[in-house]
Amino acid sequence: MLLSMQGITKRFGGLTAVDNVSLEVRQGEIVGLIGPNGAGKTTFFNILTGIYKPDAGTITFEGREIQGLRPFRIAQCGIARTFQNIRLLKEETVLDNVKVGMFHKTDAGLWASILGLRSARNEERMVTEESLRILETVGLAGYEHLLAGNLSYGNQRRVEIARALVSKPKLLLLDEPTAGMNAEEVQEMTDLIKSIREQGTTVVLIEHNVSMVVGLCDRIAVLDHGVKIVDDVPEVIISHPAVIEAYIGKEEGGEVSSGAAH
Ligand SMILES: Nc1ncnc2c1ncn2[C@@H]1O[C@H](COP(=O)(O)OP(=O)(O)OP(=O)(O)O)[C@@H](O)[C@H]1O
Repeated sequence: MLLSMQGITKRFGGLTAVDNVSLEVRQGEIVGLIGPNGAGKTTFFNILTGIYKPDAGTITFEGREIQGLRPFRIAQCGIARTFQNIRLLKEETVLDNVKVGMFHKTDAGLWASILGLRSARNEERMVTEESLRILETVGLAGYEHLLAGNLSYGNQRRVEIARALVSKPKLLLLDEPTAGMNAEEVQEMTDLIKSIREQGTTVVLIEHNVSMVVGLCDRIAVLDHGVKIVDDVPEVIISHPAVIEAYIGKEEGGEVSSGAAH
């Protein structure tokens, strides 16, 4: 098991945002995390990446307990993420935005780079080369010198993913990668996530677009009011009564098969 989260709980005052949730992810899987607004999905990611400390529970990544470590330590373990709201340096180039993703990996050090030492220059060149290679894999070859803020929404998301990938993570966490995208961009993002997995990176994604996750994921976990109500293959998820209830409400029936359900 690549990742094992057991009994994760997080409270904000009187609100239990994540309530005793467990999730296991195997190497090479694409796992979806879905659920209505406020279900606790982003909080769950924030616990996994060290932004919040869980009130209870353990997180084991590659056999090592990592709960409570600081975010940069968790990144060093090989867990990278993107955010629900795109976080790019919009006045910087695409290339520089991607290079930022390598900072916790480089070790020539601040003083070396200030003094212009050769080790720092070599490292800088390696980081640039690797960033260009990753930009090519996410479909942004030739965009490296444009300002990130001038790119289309879909391409800005690709830059974010490139920034996460440049550190060669073992696990990539994507928080609503298709938010605000049209159907064509959603398809392109789906293809990109598949290619990322093919290159050996395990993926967990939060999504509201149910048809997209059903088509993409090996397994889907559904959160509702902080509780995991089911965790299974997509075919089971779309016809599961608790999922239908969480998404559509008690009165209506039918399958959860349409896109962008909230
Ligand atoms: N820092 C915080 N302080 C207080 N409450 C919080 C905090 N972060 C999240 N919450 C609350 O925890 C609950 C879960 O929020 P979270 O953002 O994890 O849900 P979500 O499933 O990601 O929702 P969405 O799909 O709308 O992004 C919500 O009720 C939210 O208001």
